[in-house]
Amino acid sequence: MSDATDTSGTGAGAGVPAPRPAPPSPPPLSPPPASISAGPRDGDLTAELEDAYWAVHDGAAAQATVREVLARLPRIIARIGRLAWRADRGATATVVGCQLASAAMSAFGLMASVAVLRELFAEGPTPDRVRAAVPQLLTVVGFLAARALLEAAVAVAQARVTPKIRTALECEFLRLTAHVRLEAVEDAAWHDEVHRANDRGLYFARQIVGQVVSLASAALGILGTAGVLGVLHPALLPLLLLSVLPVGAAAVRGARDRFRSFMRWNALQRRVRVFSWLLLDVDAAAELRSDTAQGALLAEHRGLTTRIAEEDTRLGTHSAALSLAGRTVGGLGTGITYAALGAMLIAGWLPLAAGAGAVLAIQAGQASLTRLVDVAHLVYEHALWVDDLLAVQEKCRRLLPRRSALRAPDQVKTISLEDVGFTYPGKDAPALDGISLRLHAGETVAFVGLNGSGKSTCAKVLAGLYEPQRGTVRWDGTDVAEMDAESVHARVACVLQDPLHLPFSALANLTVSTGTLTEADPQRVLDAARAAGADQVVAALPGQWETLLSKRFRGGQELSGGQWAKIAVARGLYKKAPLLLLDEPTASMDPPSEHAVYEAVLRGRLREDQITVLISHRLASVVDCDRIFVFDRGRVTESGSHDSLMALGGAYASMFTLQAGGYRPRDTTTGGTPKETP
Ligand SMILES: Nc1ncnc2c1ncn2[C@@H]1O[C@H](COP(=O)(O)OP(=O)(O)OP(=O)(O)O)[C@@H](O)[C@H]1O
Repeated sequence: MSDATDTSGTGAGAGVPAPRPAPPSPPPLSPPPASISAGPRDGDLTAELEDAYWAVHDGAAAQATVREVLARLPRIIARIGRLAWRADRGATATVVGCQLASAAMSAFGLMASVAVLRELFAEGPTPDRVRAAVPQLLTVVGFLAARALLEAAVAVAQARVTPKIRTALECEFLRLTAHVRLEAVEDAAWHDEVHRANDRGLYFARQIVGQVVSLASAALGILGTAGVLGVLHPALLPLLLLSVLPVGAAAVRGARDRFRSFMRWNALQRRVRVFSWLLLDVDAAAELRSDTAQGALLAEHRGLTTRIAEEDTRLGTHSAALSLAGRTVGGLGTGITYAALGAMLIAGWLPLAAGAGAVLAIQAGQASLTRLVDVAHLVYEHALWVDDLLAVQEKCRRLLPRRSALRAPDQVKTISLEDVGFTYPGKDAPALDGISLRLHAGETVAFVGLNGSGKSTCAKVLAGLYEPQRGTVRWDGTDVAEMDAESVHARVACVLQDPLHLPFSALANLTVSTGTLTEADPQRVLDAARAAGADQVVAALPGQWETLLSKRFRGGQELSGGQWAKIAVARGLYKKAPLLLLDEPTASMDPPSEHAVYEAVLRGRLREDQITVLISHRLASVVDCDRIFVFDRGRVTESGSHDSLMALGGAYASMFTLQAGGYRPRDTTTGGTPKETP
C-alpha cells in the first residue's frame, strides 16, 4: 500500500488517482404515496414482535398448564433465593428460618385447636369442659403469638433484602448495557429488549421477592394443614385439593392471557411514549409550533392510546369471565368436600371433635391454597419478566467488546486501514467498501465527501467502535482486533457533531473524556479549553467551572449549540489521545470560533504526535490539512493535499469550486452572479 494512500498517488503531494471501478449507483427514486403512515401500526408492531426475541417467552407462557406452573415454581424460588443470598445472606437466612418456624407454629396451633375442641366435645358438665380446655387454649394463643413475631421478623428481613436485589440487578444491568458494542445498541430489536428489561424486569424483580415469600408461606401453610388433616384422616386430603384446584386453573389461564396482551400493549406503549416525548420535549417545541404539527401528533397519540384502552378493556372483561368460571367450579368442589366430610361423620369414621377440627383445617388449607394459587400465577408471570431481564443481561455479556491482555499503546506511529469493509446490520449496501489508508503520527487529515458517503462510519471504525466485517485496522502493524477493545477506546478521542450535553458541571463535562467526573488536571483543562475557545464560554458562566450545565436542575445554565460544541471540542482535546476524531465539530459555531478551533486543531495541538482526523463539509477549513481523503459511496476515490486535488480536477476540486463560488463578490453587471476568479 502506498503511504500516501490507497488511491492517489504521490505521497502527500499531487494526487493522481488509480483507476477504480465506479461505485454502484442507487436505484432511481419513485414518487412517494399520497397518504402517509406516521409510523408502524399495531399490526406491524405485533408482527415484528413475533419474529423477535419475545417468541421464546410467548411459547412458555402461552402453553402453561397448572402442572407446568407448579413444576416451574421450585426453579423460580431457587433462582430468587440465589439472588437474595448474593444480595444479603443474613437477611435471606432470617427469611427462610423464620418462615419455616412460622409454618410450624401454624401447624402446632391447629393441632392445639383440635385438642381444645376435643376437651369441649368431651363428656361432662360445660364449666368443667371449658376449664379443661383452658391450658390448650393458652397453648393456641402462644403458638399464634410466636407466629406473629416470626412473621414480623420475615417482613423486616425481606425489607432489607428486596432493595438490595433490585439495586444489584439494576447496577449490573446498566453496567452491561452501557458497555455492549455500538452496533448492537443501534439494532432496533435491542431497544425493545432493553426497555422491557428496564421497565418491567427491574420492576418485577422488586415485586417478586415479596411474592416468593408469600408463595413459600402459603406452600408451607398447606403442608402444615395437610399434615394435620393426614393425622385426623388421610381421606380428607384429596377433598381439600378438589375444592381449590379449579380456581388455580382459571388463574393460570388469566395470567397467560395477561402476559400475551401485555406484549401487544408494550409495543403500543413504546410508540405512545415517542409521541408524548415529542409533545413534551423542550428541544422539539419550536419546530412543532412553527410547523403547526401538534394536531397531527396529538391525533396519532390519541389513536394509539385508544387502542391501548381497548386492549385493557378486552383483557379486564376476559379476566372477569375466567375468574367467575373458576369460582363456580371451585364452589362446587367445596360443596362436595363438605358433603363428603358429613358422610364420614355419619359413617362414624371420625369423632365429632376431629370432624370440627377438620373443618377448621380445611378452611385454613383452602385459604392457604387459594393464596398459593393467586401468588403462584403472579410469580409465574413476573418470573418471566425477571427471566427476561436475566436473559438480556446474559445477551449483553455476549455482546461486550472483546477483552484481551494486549492493550492499545499510548503512542502510535502509524494507523492503517487495509481493504476495510463494513455493512450496518440489516443493510444490503456496505457503508464502507474496501477502504485502505494510512495515517501517521503528527499529521492532520480530512475526510470529505457527500452525505452518506461513509466518512463517519470510517471514523467509527478507526475509533474501534465498529468492527469491520472485512479487512484490517492496524496500529503500528498490530491488528486492532487482537487488542482489548476498551483500551482502544481509551486512546481515541471522538468529537461528534451532536455532542452529549451532560448535566454535570462545566469541569466534569471535560474530564468525563478521561473516564472521571471527580478528578481534573487543572493546567490540561485550561489548555484544552483555550484551544477549543471554550475558556470564554466557561468564564461567562456564573459559577465558572463549577456551573451545572443543565436548565433541568436548579441554578443550572443552558448553553447555545455553538457553546456546547466548544465544550465538546475541549473535552476531546483534554483526553490527549494518540488519535483525535472530529466529526463536523464546528457545524454550529460562529465563523471566528470555527476558525479558532481549526487553528487549534491544525497548529495549536496539545499533543505533537497526535493523529487528527477532521470530517467537514466546509472545505475551506480542510485546505491546510496534510492530506484530504474524498469519500464516495463507501470508497475513497481521491486523496492528497488540497493543491494536488485541485490540480487533479476531480470531485474535490468541483466541490471546492462550488463552495468557493458562494464567497466570491457579486457582479452587479451580470445580475448578481459571482465574478469568475482569474
Ligand atoms: N447507525 C446506522 N445504521 C444503519 N445505517 C447507517 C447508520 N449510520 C450510517 N448508516 C448508513 O451508512 C452510510 C454511510 O453513512 P455515514 O454516516 O458514514 O456517512 P457520512 O459520509 O458521514 O454522511 P454525512 O456527511 O451525512 O454525515 C449511509 O448510507 C447511511 O445511511
